[in-house]
Amino acid sequence: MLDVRDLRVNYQGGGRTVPAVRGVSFTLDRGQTLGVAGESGSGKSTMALSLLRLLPSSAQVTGQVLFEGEDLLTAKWARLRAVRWSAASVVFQGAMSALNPVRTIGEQICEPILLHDKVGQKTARARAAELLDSVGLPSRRLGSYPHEFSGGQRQRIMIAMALACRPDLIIADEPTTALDVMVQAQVLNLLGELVRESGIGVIMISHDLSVLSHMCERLAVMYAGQIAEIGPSKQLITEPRHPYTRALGRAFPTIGDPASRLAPAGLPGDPPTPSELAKLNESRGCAFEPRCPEAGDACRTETVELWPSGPGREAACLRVLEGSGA
Ligand SMILES: Nc1ncnc2c1ncn2[C@@H]1O[C@H](COP(=O)(O)OP(=O)(O)OP(=O)(O)O)[C@@H](O)[C@H]1O
Repeated sequence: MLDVRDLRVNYQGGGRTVPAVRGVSFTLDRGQTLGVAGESGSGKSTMALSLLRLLPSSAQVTGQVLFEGEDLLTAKWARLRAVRWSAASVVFQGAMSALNPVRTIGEQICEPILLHDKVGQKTARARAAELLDSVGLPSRRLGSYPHEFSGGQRQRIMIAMALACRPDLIIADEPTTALDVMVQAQVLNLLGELVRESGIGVIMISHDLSVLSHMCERLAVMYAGQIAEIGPSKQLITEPRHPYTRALGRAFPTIGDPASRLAPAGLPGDPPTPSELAKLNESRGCAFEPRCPEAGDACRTETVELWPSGPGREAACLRVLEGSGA
């Protein structure tokens, strides 16, 4: 369904260029769930939002995003608008800012249905009531405004909106970050159920590896705008091949402290700053080398790519390549 090839995103501004995504490729089949993990600033949101060209105009996107064979990066705006909502939709982080505060949620859920499914008000309203019910909220609340709901309820409404036009793909960017732990679990279980029932493909971004491994069959770990490792979630958690995935797996989040959510245990230093990212684009060697406990001389000079590291999995690490005997 989705074939992303050599995706690159540069933010331009203030006389400098920040390469936030530096050559990402992956595929996603219908009904598959892919989790994207990585520390803050690794390029997860930029990568995900670029798929539907939802980034600000300061972002320059290159590569190919083939959705059912059609490149969304070069598609006409009218075509892209048709794809958004009806074929692929997004659940953003922070539902309060994504929902319009002065319109009822009924109006907001109906909008994409009216626009894309070309049905009348009555049918759209009935579908909106059904959707609200499917996310565990009573349909009589269609006339309420966003501020009349709790954070968890608003996130459920966002999920209902994303499902409104029965898309083939949902991109969920930290769908539960702002919520407390209990509500997070409820919303994630709900999303998991809906996805299993409908066979929708999902790309889910999170700081939280345990959430991703629970929700997603496959996992991509990003570092400095690239995929460091990708493969079946369970295997990446139990037998990580890339030293960065290993460090992430040892990270223990402090509940309620978002900053601690992905502080990789035992790693010196910090992920690259925006200006360091720009330098990385011009240098050879592995981006993770300065922090890597296993790095050798070759890691500073050799070009690193994703190499097969087992059935259905790949890692961008020279050590893994050496270990495979290739
Ligand atoms: N609108 C923007 N303009 C300029 N630079 C940006 C913009 N948005 C993000 N960046 C930069 O791009 C890089 C990747 O950011 P991005 O938000 O995609 O990472 P992330 O992994 O999703 O982080 P987080 O988990 O904090 O959301 C960072 O260096 C960030 O500072």
